Parts: sequence; structure tokens; C-alpha cells
Amino acid sequence: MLNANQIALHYQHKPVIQNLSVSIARHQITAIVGPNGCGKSTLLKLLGGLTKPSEGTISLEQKPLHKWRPKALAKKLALLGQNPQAPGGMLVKQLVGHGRFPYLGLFNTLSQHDQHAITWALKKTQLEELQHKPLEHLSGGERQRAWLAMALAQQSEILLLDEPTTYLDLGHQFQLLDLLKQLQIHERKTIVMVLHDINQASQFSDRIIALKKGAIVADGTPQQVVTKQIINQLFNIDVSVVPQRYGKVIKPLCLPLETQNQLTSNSAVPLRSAAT
Ligand SMILES: Nc1ncnc2c1ncn2[C@@H]1O[C@H](COP(=O)(O)OP(=O)(O)OP(=O)(O)O)[C@@H](O)[C@H]1O
Repeated sequence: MLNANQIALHYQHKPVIQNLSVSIARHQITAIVGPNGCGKSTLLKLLGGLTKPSEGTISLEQKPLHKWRPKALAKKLALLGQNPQAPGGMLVKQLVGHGRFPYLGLFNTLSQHDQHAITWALKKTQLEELQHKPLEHLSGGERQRAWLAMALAQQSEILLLDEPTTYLDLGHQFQLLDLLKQLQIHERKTIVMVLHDINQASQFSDRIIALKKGAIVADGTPQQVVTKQIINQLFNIDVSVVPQRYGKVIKPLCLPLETQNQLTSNSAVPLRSAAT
């Protein structure tokens, strides 16, 4: 449904995305992983129509992104970037209300349907009690959830999320990823997210796209991508990959092995002796 065909992007003559083709399948969760600076956020912005490729085309339902009217595109696709900013004094509920902009008419008044969508998004992100607080009075994790609520209120079929678990504690990270899984299953959402945590990508996504230096080095199921060789190629570290069962499915998890420093360190003391 969302296709990039041989796209490239240069910043000041430096290639950031190179000859990349990808097709995002409907109703799947796709994770984009790779080392810092490899082009993950850039690819997400390209897929969301926020940045135009220097070469190639990106189309949604066979229509090039630049030919979509902004409001029509926003009904199809919501993009939540890294570190989004809002004007000072904005309340949580107001921010979430901004997710309804593609649906507003001439007088910009929220309909009952818009209000329902806002209430639903606040509930899904467990922000009902914080809805009347200014954003700057929230913790980093609460603010992150408020931005996600705004994207959810947009009620688009596709959600493009850049590192949605940043600032969240472990419990909230898993709640959010679980919420995305529920949205995929029950609301038939298509989700593409940039994640740094390979194990979360493996556990929660159907497909992983691994990027390095602006090009795809692996693209497939977690079993196909989370391998010793590919993780080493991406991050230059040795890992052990262990299968972990989640209900009926088995997902690969990777554990970093000892580093050269740990292997050669004389000061390494077994934890048991250190405690005595
Ligand atoms: N607006 C810009 N102007 C110039 N260079 C840019 C711009 N945006 C990104 N870059 C460069 O493009 C490259 C890819 O950046 P991008 O943010 O896509 O990487 P990333 O894989 O998301 O990184 P990270 O994991 O650190 O968030 C980096 O080298 C970055 O410095």
C-alpha cells in the first residue's frame, strides 16, 4: 500500500538514503532498525511525505505522495517524529485535539465524533487524568504518550512512529508496544516504527527492515533478520541469539556477548565474591 521505489536522498551532497525500494504491507507491524545515523528517521519522514526524495518516488495506494491533498493524506497516515515540539501552555487535551485537524470543517469546531475520537485516544494512552494539564508539567514519558494520543486521535490507517518508546520506563514501553499490537489486531492498523531495541522489534513486529548507511541490508521476519551475522554486520558486536516463545510464536532474542575489555580485564571479580 505504501511503496518507495528506488528512492535516494542527499543532504549537502552526502547520500543519506541510497537506491532504496520498500513496500509496506497492510495491517503489519514493521520495525526499522540500524545504527545511529544510518537513515532510519529520514526513511520514516520520506514514507510520511514530510521529506521529498531527491530521486525515485513514494506512493500510497498507487498515487505519489506529493499528489495527495494534505488533509486526505493525514486521514490515511499519521507521522510521529522524534522530539516533537508544541507551543508553551498547551494542554494535553488540546494537543490530542490537534489530531482531528484533517476532519475539521470551515469553522474548525470539533464535532461529537471528534470528541469521541479524542476521549478514545486519551483512554488508550491512559491520559484521562492528565488531560487538563499543560504539556510542560508532564514527565518525559507522559508527554511521549500525549503525542502518541494525538497521532491516535488522527484515526489514520497507517501510523509511522519514530522511537515511540523513548522516555518510557520498561513497564510503559511494553504497555505502549502492546497497545500498538492491539491496534494492529483490533483496528487493523498498519504500523511502521523506528526502534533501537532489537529484542522489542523482534517481539512486537511481523517484519524488520535493517538499515546501514542508508541502504537496506536485511528485510524479513524477525527470525530472518535477528541473526548473529546480521546483528554483527549492523552494530559490530557479537551476540548470542536465543529463541523465546510468546504464546504460539517463537521470536529470536539477542544477548550481547562479552566485550574485549571484559575478556581481558584483570579487575573482573565474580559478583558473588564482590558482595561478600
Ligand atoms: N536536515 C538535515 N540536514 C543535514 N543532514 C541531516 C539532516 N537530517 C539528517 N541528517 C543526517 O542524515 C543522516 C541520517 O540521519 P537520521 O536522523 O535519519 O538517522 P537515524 O538512523 O534515525 O539516527 P539515530 O538512530 O541516531 O536517531 C545523519 O548523518 C544525519 O546527520
